[in-house]
Amino acid sequence: MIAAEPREAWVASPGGPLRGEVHVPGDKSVSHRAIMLAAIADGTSRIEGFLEGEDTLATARIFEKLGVRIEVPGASTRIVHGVGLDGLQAPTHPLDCGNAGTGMRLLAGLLSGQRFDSVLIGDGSLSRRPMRRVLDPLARMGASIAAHDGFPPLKIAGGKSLRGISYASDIASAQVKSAVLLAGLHAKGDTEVREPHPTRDYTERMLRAFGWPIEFSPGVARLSGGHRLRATDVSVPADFSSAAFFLVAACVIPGSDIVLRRVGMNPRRTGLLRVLRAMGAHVDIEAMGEQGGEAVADLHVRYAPLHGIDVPVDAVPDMIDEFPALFVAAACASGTTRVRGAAELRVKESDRIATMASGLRSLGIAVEETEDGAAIHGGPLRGGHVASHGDHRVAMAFAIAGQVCDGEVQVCDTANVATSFPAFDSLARSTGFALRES
Ligand SMILES: O=C(O)C1=C[C@@H](OP(=O)(O)O)[C@@H](O)[C@H](O)C1
Ligand SMILES: C=C(OP(=O)(O)O)C(=O)O
Repeated sequence: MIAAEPREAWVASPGGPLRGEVHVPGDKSVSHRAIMLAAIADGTSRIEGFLEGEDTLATARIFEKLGVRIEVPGASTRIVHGVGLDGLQAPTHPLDCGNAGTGMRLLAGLLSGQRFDSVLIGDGSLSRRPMRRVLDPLARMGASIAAHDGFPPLKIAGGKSLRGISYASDIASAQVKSAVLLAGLHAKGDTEVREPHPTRDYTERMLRAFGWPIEFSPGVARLSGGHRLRATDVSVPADFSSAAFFLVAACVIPGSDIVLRRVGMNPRRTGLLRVLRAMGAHVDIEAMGEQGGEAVADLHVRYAPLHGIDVPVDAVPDMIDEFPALFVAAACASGTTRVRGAAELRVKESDRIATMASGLRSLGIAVEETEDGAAIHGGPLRGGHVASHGDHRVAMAFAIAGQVCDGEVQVCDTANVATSFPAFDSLARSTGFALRES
């Protein structure tokens, strides 16, 4: 395993233009799910392109604690010796999900139908994230999970017989949908999830790849209990959400011209591309293809002046992790960019509306916050200090802002970048960012 380098603070200074080819690491959502399904499948699965980030390493460690043997033949590769649907062993200690909302919420579903008790814990940030959204539907299925006022730790009582439900979620959340579907594997009868807006469908697609019968279309998924998962090999595409930082950086740093190679293009992930193009970005989608059942493409990005827009509300779930980067694009655009319908940003690793608004204000940008979004008035950026509040995506977004400021930007509290993108800073430097540790 690759240990995360401690990176506590950065100094970003005027840099670029960005040039060359960029290969970003594997998709975080797909990596979590690949470990989980391979662990409870019959047989041995090989995962290529696994994200060596702290979030997904935490998930892999949890399955080791549940008795699953996972070999690491090389970086980004895992060989998972599945134990079958009922083969997990009772853990002797609490299971630490680290910083990962995805890990904790999906595991809540997966573990609620086991015969043993388990406890899910997380770091300070994860301990402040709301879990009622998964606890409520899981309780309706017969699960017994205790939490403090809806927050972690989650104490899951084993030995419950779950029953399938038809659940209409009022939040567009792939984590909620996936928790219910994963509980549905151990439930009697049919489990159905309906969403107010379609979200990423990796759980559904991967269940099918592992041989579990499932019906799904955008916004609805249905399966029944009583089947088994068959081991299969998984090739994880590059993470669009990691590519997004280079995408935005090349759009806003004059003279930039880069190619992002073989990026995952699942349409439930690429809302930012749609929005940046509407803002005037110059992005060509080249060599569209497929990797491990997912669409992938090369993104050729050239600098172009951007203008503000009203971000369509229906694009929000398709770019939910890209708002920190979008806020920086909006700061660099002429005019005003308005974001609405994005209240979910307030319950991520940080309150991303508040952290981005206050960071941009300290760089001289006018931002008005609303409950579910913001109006960002583009303008010249000046150097200054920003706090990422331990949020990986906020830290990377301000590394971009620093490239186009008139002075240095100090970004504090950057260690959490290792949760999703461990080598971000060295890759960024190799394409032309001016970014150093402080
Ligand atoms: O299912 C997933 O892998 C994820 C779903 C999204 O969260 P929500 O389900 O809370 O929208 C996203 O923000 C997160 O980074 C990954
Ligand atoms: C919100 C995120 O992840 P998670 O919910 O898994 O912590 C993210 O990576 O931006």
